[in-house]
Amino acid sequence: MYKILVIEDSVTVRMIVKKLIEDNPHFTCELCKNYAEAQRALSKSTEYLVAVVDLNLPDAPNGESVDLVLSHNVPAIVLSGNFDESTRNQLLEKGILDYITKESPYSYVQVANLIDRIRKNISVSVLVVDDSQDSRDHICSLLRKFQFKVNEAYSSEDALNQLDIHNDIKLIISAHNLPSMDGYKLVKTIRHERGMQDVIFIGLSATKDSVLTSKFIKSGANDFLGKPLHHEEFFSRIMHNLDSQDMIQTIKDSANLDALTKVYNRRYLHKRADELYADKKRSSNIIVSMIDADNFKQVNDTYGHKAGDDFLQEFASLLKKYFSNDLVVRYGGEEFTIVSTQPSEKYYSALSEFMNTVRQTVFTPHKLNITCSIGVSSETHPSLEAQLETADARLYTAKNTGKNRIITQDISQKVS
Ligand SMILES: Nc1nc2c(ncn2[C@@H]2O[C@H](COP(=O)(O)OP(=O)(O)OP(=O)(O)O)[C@@H](O)[C@H]2O)c(=O)[nH]1
Repeated sequence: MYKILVIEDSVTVRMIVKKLIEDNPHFTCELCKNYAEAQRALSKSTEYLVAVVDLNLPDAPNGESVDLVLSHNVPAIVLSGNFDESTRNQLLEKGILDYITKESPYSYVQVANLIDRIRKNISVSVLVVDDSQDSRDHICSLLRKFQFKVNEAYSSEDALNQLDIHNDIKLIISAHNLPSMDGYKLVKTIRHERGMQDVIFIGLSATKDSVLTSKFIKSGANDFLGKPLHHEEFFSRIMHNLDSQDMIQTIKDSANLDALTKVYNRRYLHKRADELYADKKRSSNIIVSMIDADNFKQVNDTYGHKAGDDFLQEFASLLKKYFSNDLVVRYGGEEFTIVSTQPSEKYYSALSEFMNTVRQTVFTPHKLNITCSIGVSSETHPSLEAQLETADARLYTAKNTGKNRIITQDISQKVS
C-alpha cells in the first residue's frame, strides 16, 4: 500500500481527490488542510510515493508547500486554480512531476491516473541509448524522477546486449546518431524479435530533418521526440505509450488467462503447443502433467461454491510457485495441466515437493485438507493432444488406485 500526501485547503477538493485516489486499492491518503499540518506530517514520515500540493494555502500563499515537499525528497504534483507561464516554468525548474489546473472534474481524474502511472513505473525497466554521456544523464535523471528503473547503453550493440541481459525492459528511448549501427537499424533489429507492444521504442534526434520522424516510425519505432526535450511533451508521450502497452497487455491477458485462477487457459495452451511441438528437438524434452484435485465436488457440496473457488485460487497459486518456469494451465474445472521443458530430474523433484506441500496445506478459511492426483507423460509425442492423452490416462489410473498419488511411465508411487 502506497501513501499519498494531499495538501489542500478546500474540503471539497480534498474529499474528491481522496475518493478518486483511494478508489485504487494500492493507495491510502494522508490529508493536510494547510502548511502547518503538512510540516507535521512530513516530520513524522517522508515515505510518500507522491504529494498532491495546492499552490496557494492560507498559511503559505506563494507555493511554499511545494518547496516543503521537495525539500523532503517527496515527488510533487501541483494542483492549482490557475497558472501563469512563468510560475509554471519555475515549478518545472524546481523539479515537480507535473502541474494540473483545477479547471474541470477531469483534472482530479488526471491526478489519480498520474499517481497510478507512477506506481506502475516502479516496476518498469527503461533503456536509454545515447552515445553522449551528458544527454544520457539528463534523460536518465528525468526518468528516475518518475520512478522508472533505468538502464543505459552508449551504442546499439550495447543496447542489444542490455536487452538480452534485462529481458524485463519495456521501453527504449534511443538517439538516432549512434556509432556503427544507427537508430533505424537498432529498431529494425529489435523488431525482428519483439513486437510493437512488447517493447516500446521512442526515437530521439536533435536534427530538424522532417524525414527522420517518418523513417523512425517506418523502421518500427512507436514514437519520436525532438531534442532539446520538452519536459511535459517527453512525459506525456511516454505515459501515453505505456498506457497503450498496458491496455494491450490487459486484452492479451483476458484472452489468455483463466479469469478465476489467473493461470493460462486452455486456448493459450493450444496456441503455445503449436510452437513447442513444431521444434522436434525441443518437443522430445516436453513433460506434460495432468493434475486434478481429489473429491473436490464435496467441497462445493459442503461449503458452497465460493469455498470451491477460493480453493482453486489457492491451489493455482501453489502451482505457479512450484512451476514458475513452466506453462501452468487450468484445463477445466478442478483440473490443471503443466507443460515443462525442464530437465526431468529437476521437474520430478518440483512435482514431488509440490505434492508434499499440498498434503500439508490447509486451504481456505474453512481449513480444508485436499489432496490431488497426478498423471505424467515424459515420453516423446508428436503432438500435445497425444501427450495429454497419455498423461490423462495415468491421471485416471491415479484416481482409480486410491487418489493422492503421482503416476508416471517409470514410477508408480503411493505416498500417504
Ligand atoms: N467452485 C467451483 N467448482 C467448480 C468449478 N468448475 C468445476 N467445479 C466443480 O468441480 C466438481 C468436480 O467434480 P467431480 O468431477 O465429480 O470430481 P471430484 O469430486 O473432484 O472427484 P474426483 O476427481 O474423482 O476426485 C463439480 O462439482 C463441479 O461443479 C469452478 O470454477 N468453481
